[in-house]
Formats: sequence, C-alpha cells, structure tokens
Amino acid sequence: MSGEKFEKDHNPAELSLGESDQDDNATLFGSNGDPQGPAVAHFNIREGTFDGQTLVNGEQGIRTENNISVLNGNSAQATDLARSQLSQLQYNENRISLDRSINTASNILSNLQAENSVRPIYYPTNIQDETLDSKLNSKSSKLALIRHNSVGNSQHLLTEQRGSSSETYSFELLKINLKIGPSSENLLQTLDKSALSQLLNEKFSHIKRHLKSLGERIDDTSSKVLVTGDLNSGKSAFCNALLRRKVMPEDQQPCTNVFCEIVDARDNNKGIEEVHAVPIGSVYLKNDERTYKIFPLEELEHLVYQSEHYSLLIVYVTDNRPVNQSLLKNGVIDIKLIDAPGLNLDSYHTTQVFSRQEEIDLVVFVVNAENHFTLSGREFISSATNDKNLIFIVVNKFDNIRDQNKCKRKIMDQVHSLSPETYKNSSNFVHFVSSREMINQNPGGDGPDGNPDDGDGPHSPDFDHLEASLRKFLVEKRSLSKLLPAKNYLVKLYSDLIELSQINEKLYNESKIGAENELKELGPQYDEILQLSAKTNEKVSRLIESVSSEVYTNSRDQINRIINEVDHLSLGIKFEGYSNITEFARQVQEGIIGKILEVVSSAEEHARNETSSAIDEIKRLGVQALGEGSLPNTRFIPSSMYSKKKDNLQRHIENEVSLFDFVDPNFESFCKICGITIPDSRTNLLIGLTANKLWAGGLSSMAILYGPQVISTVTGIASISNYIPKFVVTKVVPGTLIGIAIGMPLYYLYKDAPYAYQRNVVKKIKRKIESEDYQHLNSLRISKEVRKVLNYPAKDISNAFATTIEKQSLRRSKILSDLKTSEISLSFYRELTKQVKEQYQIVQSFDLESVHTVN
Ligand SMILES: Nc1nc2c(ncn2[C@@H]2O[C@H](COP(=O)(O)OP(=O)(O)OP(=O)(O)O)[C@@H](O)[C@H]2O)c(=O)[nH]1
Repeated sequence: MSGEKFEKDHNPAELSLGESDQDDNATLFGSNGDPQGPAVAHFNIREGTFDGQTLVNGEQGIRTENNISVLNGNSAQATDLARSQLSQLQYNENRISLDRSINTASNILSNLQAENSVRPIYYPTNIQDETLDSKLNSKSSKLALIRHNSVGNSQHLLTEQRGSSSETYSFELLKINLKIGPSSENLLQTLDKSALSQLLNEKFSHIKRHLKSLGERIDDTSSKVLVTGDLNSGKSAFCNALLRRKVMPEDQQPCTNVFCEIVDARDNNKGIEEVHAVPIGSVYLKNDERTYKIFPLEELEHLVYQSEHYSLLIVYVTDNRPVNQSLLKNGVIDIKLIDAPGLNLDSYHTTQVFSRQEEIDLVVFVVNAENHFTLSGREFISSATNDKNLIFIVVNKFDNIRDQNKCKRKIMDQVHSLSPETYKNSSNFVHFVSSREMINQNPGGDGPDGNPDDGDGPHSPDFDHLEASLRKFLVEKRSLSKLLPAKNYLVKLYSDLIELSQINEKLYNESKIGAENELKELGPQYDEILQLSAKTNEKVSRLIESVSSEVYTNSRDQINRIINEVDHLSLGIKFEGYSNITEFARQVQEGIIGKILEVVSSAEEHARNETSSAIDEIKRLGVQALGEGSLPNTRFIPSSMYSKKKDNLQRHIENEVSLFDFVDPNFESFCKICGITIPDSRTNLLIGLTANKLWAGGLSSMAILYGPQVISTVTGIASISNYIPKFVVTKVVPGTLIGIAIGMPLYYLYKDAPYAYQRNVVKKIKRKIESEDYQHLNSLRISKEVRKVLNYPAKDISNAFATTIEKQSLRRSKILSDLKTSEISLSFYRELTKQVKEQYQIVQSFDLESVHTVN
C-alpha cells in the first residue's frame, strides 16, 4: 500500500471496527468523499470485508476471487483477515508517523552537522561507562575542553566551575568510544577540538545512514525471516514445512552452504518457479539479468553446495494455499524466508552480519532437540538478544525425543539463561516441533502442480501454534517486527539528542554569562590602562624635554664662557723666536681649540650624568605604571654617548700662518709692554677705552701700514729742528725721536707678537664660531643625543603600554566574539532542545502494542 494514501490528520488510536445500527459499514478513517483526499477504509461487519475502495498492501483489499471464496465460506477466517487488514491500516498510520519522525531526526542531524562545522558542538568526554575511570571525567576537564573547543579563554568561568560537582553523561547512539582494548582508557579525552568534531560528524553521518535504512525498512512492504541454527538442525526442513512442500534440499550431511531467499513467485516473478543464482561479488537486481543466473528449481539441490560460485540463491516458489494459511502469500504483506547455512566457524560471522541487516524482521533459530544448544548457537542467541532482535526458537526433530518433558525442561533452562525475555514469553517464542512430520504428512505439497488443499492440509497443534505465532508476529504485529526497531532507535536517538542539546545549552549559557561578566570587568580596566598610558607617556616626555633643555643650556653656557675667557687664558706656550714661529702658531691654535673642546667634553660628561639619572627615573615611572618585569631589561652604557668624532672646529681654522697673525697692536698690551700705566679710574676708563680703540683701529694699523709715513712724519718733525739748537736738532732730538718712533713700535710688536697671535687666533676662532653658530650647534648636538638616548626607555614604556592595550583589546574582541558565539549557540540549542523534546514525546506516543502480546 502506498503510504501516501493514508495521510496524517487522524489519530491511530481512534481506529476501531465501527458498529453502527444504521450502517453495517464502519468508516475506519478517511476523507469525506474527497477524491483527492485520503483513502477511506470501510469495513462491512456483516460480511467481514472491506469495500472495494479499501487498499491493502497495494491491492484492493479482499475483492480477489480467492479471498472472496474463502471469506464467504468461513466467517472466522474472514474476521481474522479483516483483523489483519485492520492492523495493516494501523501499521500504515504508524509507519507514516515514524517516517516523518525519521525525516525530522535526519534533518536535525544535518542541522547539527552544519552547526558543528561552524561552532564545534561540545561533546562530553566523560560519558558514563563502567570501564572508564571516572576520575578522569572531571567537570573541569569538560569545561577546559569547551573553552578550548569553542569559546576561548573565559578564564574566570573555568575557575568558577572547578568547584562544582562532576557530572557524567550516558549516550547510547551518540556514544563515541575510542578504547583500543578492553582495559585501555577511552582515548576520547586526548582528542583535540577538530578531531572530536570530526568524530561527531562521522557519528551523525552514520546515524543518518541508519535512519535512511530504517526508513527504507519500514517503507518496505515485505518482511524477511532469517532461518538459522546449528548444522543439520533441520532449517531447510523447517522452511519446507512452512511451505508444505519439499523445495529446499534436505540432507543428513550439511548441505546448505549458500544463503537461499525463498520468495513468492506469483507476485514477484510472474508465477514462474525458478532459481536466480547471484554470483559472488554481484548485487542482485531483479531487472538486470547480468546480475544473476537462472536455473530451474530442480537444480537447487546442486546449487546449495556451490558457495564458491554464488553468494545468494533467490528461490521463486508458488504457494497456492489460501491467504490465511500461506505465509509467503498471506494477502497482507510479502514474506521472504531466508534459509541460512548451518552455523559453523566459516558461516558464523556471515550469518551474524546477515541477521543484523535492517531488512531482517525476524530471526528464527532452529535447534536440534537431540543436541540442545551448541556453543555457536548459544553465542548467536546471546548476541542477537544483545542487539535487541526478537528471536523465535524452533526446537526441531522433537519427534525423535522420547522423554519430551525432560527435553523441554532442559532446553527451557538453557533459554532462560540465554534470553530471559524470550523465556518469559516462551509460549510465543519457543516452539517444540517436528518439521519432518509436517512434510511427511503432505509429501506432494501445494506446489504449482499440486492440488491446493481445501485449507485443511497437514496439521500438528504445535506446528499450527508456531505458524500462528509467526503469522501474527509478522502480519498482524508488523508494527512490532518492522516499526518497533525504528521506534526504539528514534527514542534512543532523541533521548541522546536531548541530553547533548541540554549540555550544550547549559554550557553556552554559562559561557554567555561568563563573557558578559568578563566584559563588565574589562571595560574599566581598559579605560584605566589607556589613561595610565597617556599620563605616564606625558610624564616621560616632560622629563625628556626638561633634561634635554637643561643639557642644552648648560652646554651653551659652558662654551660661551670658555669663548669669552679664551682671550686671557694662559696657554703656557713659550714663544721661541720667529725661527720657530710655525710650531708656535700650531701649538697656540691647538691650545685654544683644546680649551674649547675640553669644555665641550665636560658639557658632554654632564649630559651623560643627566641622561643616566633620567633613564633611572623613566624606568621607575614605567615600573610604577606597568609593574615589575613589564619592561625589557636594558643597561645604559654612558661611554656609548658622544663616541663619534664630536667636533671639527680644528679643521675649520685656517692652518696657514701669516706674519700678520702676529701683529695685533693693542693699546692695553702696548701700555703693558711699554711700562705705561693705563688709567684705571672710572673717569679715565673711557679715555683708556677710546685710546685702546684708537690703537686697535688706527695706531696699530698705522704702525704697520703707515710706518713709512710715521717715519716721514718723524722726518717732518725733524725739519722743525731748524728752529731748535742744532746739536739738539741734529743729534739728540732726532736720534731720540727716531729711536722712540721706530724702536718702540718695533719693540712692542716684537714683544706682543705671541700675544697678538693668540688674540688673532682667538678672534679667528670666534669669527668662525660666530659664523657657524658653534655654541648652539654643539649644545644642540649634545642635547639631541640626550633626547635620543632617553627616547629608548621611553619607547620601551610606550611599547609595553601598547602591548598591554593591544592584549586587552584583543581579549575584548575575543570575548565579544565568544559572547556572540555563545548567544548564537544558545539560541540554537534552546530551539533544538525544544524540538527534540517534542519529537521524543511524539515518538514515545506511537502505540505499536506491547511486544509480547501476540495473541
Ligand atoms: N526426525 C526428524 N528429522 C528431521 C526433522 N527435520 C529435519 N530432519 C532431518 O535432518 C536432516 C537435516 O535436515 P536439513 O533440513 O537438511 O538440515 P539443515 O539444518 O538445513 O542442514 P544444513 O543446512 O546443512 O545445516 C535431514 O535428514 C532431515 O530429514 C525432524 O523434524 N525430525
């Protein structure tokens, strides 16, 4: 039946056989005559039939010829069939709801995968596991992980949480277990964020694939029954007994080596009985004949041995028995029987894998009543029970047992220990039968050529009961065989998702609160550090400014002083006559420049000392503001200051010495040299100065430049001698005057030469200094160096501040981004928790009936 025909909007719980006085037809559910609307199921109570509109498994209910004949002839059977069909309707209701829930679950997982790729989902590594050391599962490690994984460094929250009690989580389907050996620790806790996220993603994909196959399984209209058991226990015989004909080869020697799928030929192979042998490595596609080889049914007894060629034999057989008797063709669903090879070392694993396939609805385990359960049989049953698969246990060859009660007791004891659930419902799930008797009573069977009996074929109460249980379980209780696994899976999945979502919701909420608190704390801290930085930098700048300008002033003053004093400085250089005049000139020049440079050096030394103290002060200010250890550990080396060639004054002074450099007539020195007392009273000072000026500007030049005229003047004076007594004029006066006029300047010039040279050099130097603005440039040079050196610790401070501010700023933006992440995630998980809880309720409410109420 196409599921879409029975659409939503009606509650499966309301399905019931209608009993109305006015109307024999009860409407089970449906639309009100709307042809496009959901199908309508009408059940005629008197006739025990559905009307022609009612679709059952894709067919029009019971309007087939066979069915009508059967139903007309037997109202009890009709009621049975009606019940089957009613259960089919109910099945469809549940199936559609489950389908919807499977799709929802799959979408939720896709959303989680998308979320996981952007913001890694927190997956607790402290999952409850009896084998795990709970000491490893502290809450702090969990929080450390979420911090590491997704939120970042909200350190205080981490600390806050450390005190709280540890929690463990229990997942069933979402459990990721990375244990290598049974005793080893779960490696989950050692994984990093991306690895964990990847694993979770894979887990989601795996679950999605499983959901898909569950969806396919519940949509599949057929049911598969895997018949397995120990070697030679009579599995093939049991299949034949169910078919009431010898289809599968039976042998005392192990014979069935290939899995055989017995399928109704009428519905699935146009009624043709044959075997489709699927070669190893091929996947059976009915419509593609390249995927299998066709053999007549008679070949089956050879084919079952050919496990080296074939992996699967599809055996198409026709079961002509009425729908209420035939298991394969029961009028409701397709049932396929799979006759598996007997369990031995080779086949055990394959059979176990086979039994876990989604399309296996029921496992029938055939055990030989004579041998009881073998080791492999016991293992198979406990493993199937662990997988929560329902198992029918058929104790075959019971006809061979003499003390049947004893045998029953022993086997039931074994069942009890193997599967308590099966034991509890043993009347439905454990059957003691003889397959051989069923076949022997009906050797011809109801094959295609055999006469379908009248429905009263061979009977055995035990076998009838077994068949009835199987039928009811597969046909009427399909909800259990097909839908229950899907429901259980969804219940587990939603329960895990609720837990996962709630954990994330809780942690992201905590994370959000933490981030908000951190931001609150960080705001003032950030402003504080900004202000402190500005203040400290300003203080340091002011300090640098004041030290540099003090150094500048000091240097300038000192240089000025020496320049002023240099005229009168005693250089202690002896003038050893004009023969050594060049050497004298050099020594004088060097002496004067040396004096100036001495002062420059002393200004530099002063600058060094000032720099050193200023560095200490700047460092102190830095430590005061930023704390110990916040600045780089640097050491000031005073000698590194002014280490380069500091002065090129000497190079600028002309080295050439001319004779005129030694001539500098000066009244003062003249007086000094000539023994003339200089007026020193205040009133005479002006005269002295004027005279000095005159000398400086006139007499000295006059003596040098106008010497001849002076002499001629003196000569002129000599002409006056005509009026003076001759001997005076001719002998005394001229001689004296000439002697005075020539001798004194010459004497003066000779004596003054070294001083004059010094004065001239000083003048020269002063001129040079003046033209070059030497004092300013040198003071500037010295103070600039101070500023440059002081800028290093200042820069260290501003760098340290910049780093702190940047750190704070980075932290702030990190917290802001964490906050945003937390808010987005929080709203995602809030919504998710709501959704998965709703889905959990919905799935829980599906009424598939109690598993063990088969009757
Ligand atoms: N007495 C008795 N013999 C049975 C019964 N069922 C099967 N046998 C015999 O037991 C032997 C093995 O039966 P099979 O049906 O081939 O057993 P099997 O479990 O299919 O064998 P493998 O598939 O080879 O493991 C055959 O000789 C059957 O005739 C039974 O109910 N009673």
